[in-house]
Amino acid sequence: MIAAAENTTVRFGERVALDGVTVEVPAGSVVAVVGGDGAGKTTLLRALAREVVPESGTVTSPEKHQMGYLPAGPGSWGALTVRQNLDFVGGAYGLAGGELRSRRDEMIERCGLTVAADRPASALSGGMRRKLGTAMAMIHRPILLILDEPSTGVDPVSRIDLWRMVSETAADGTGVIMSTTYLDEAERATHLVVLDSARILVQGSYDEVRSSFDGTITRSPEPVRREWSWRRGRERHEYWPGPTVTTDAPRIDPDLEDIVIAMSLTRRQVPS
Ligand SMILES: Nc1ncnc2c1ncn2[C@@H]1O[C@H](COP(=O)(O)OP(=O)(O)OP(=O)(O)O)[C@@H](O)[C@H]1O
Repeated sequence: MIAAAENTTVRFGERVALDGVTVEVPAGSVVAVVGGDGAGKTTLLRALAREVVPESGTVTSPEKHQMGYLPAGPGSWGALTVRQNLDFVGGAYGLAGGELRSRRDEMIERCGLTVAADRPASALSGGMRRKLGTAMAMIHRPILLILDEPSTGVDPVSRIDLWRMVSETAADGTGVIMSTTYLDEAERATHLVVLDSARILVQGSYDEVRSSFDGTITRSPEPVRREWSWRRGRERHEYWPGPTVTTDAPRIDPDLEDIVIAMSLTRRQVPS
């Protein structure tokens, strides 16, 4: 195991940001953390990066120089160019000379920033800046890579490049944990962690998450019980937790987005 949080609770004053969360990051895997605003995703990643001290529980992660961390903020220095940002971080991790230059150029190419290599980071689009931050976090080949929303604002085509970078890094043996707001992207991860209001709603492979889900989801323009429904495209999907389904609307095979919303609704209607 490269990193783990065991029964970890983090509190900011009165607010519990993580409540008894247990997550493991094995070598060679990509763990995707999903959940709504304020669910605790950033706090979990910061705990693994040892940027916050838990109130209780155990966090195990490698030494700082063996970790790469893209934080929730910009993740790069606005006044430095793409090349200078990578040189600076690579240098701080002990890369130098030809090794630093070739690794820096490789990262620029892999994240599709060749045309922007001499632009200051402050002049990049939001998506380009996330890609630069991701490249900076992995330049020194860390054994644990922690990425806080690397793909937010990245266009759909570049997201594929970014995902390739991340999965190739995992294939080389790095343990990767990343948060994402794109559930279609999270479906590709080795392991999914769904957070809701500081707690784990469900975790496992996408297949495990799907098979642990019971109940029925239907689709129609007008749901029977609006409070159990959500918009998907032009229709609404509606969740039926029990055996009774009082509609003739067609049933659907739920994807991760449906499962996460249905489980969050259940938790809000039936507080544990
Ligand atoms: N430094 C802090 N001080 C006080 N409260 C905090 C701090 N950091 C996080 N919180 C609170 O802890 C909870 C979890 O926040 P966190 O940033 O981990 O959620 P998140 O899932 O990453 O959300 P988002 O996607 O909106 O960034 C929130 O209620 C947040 O307001």
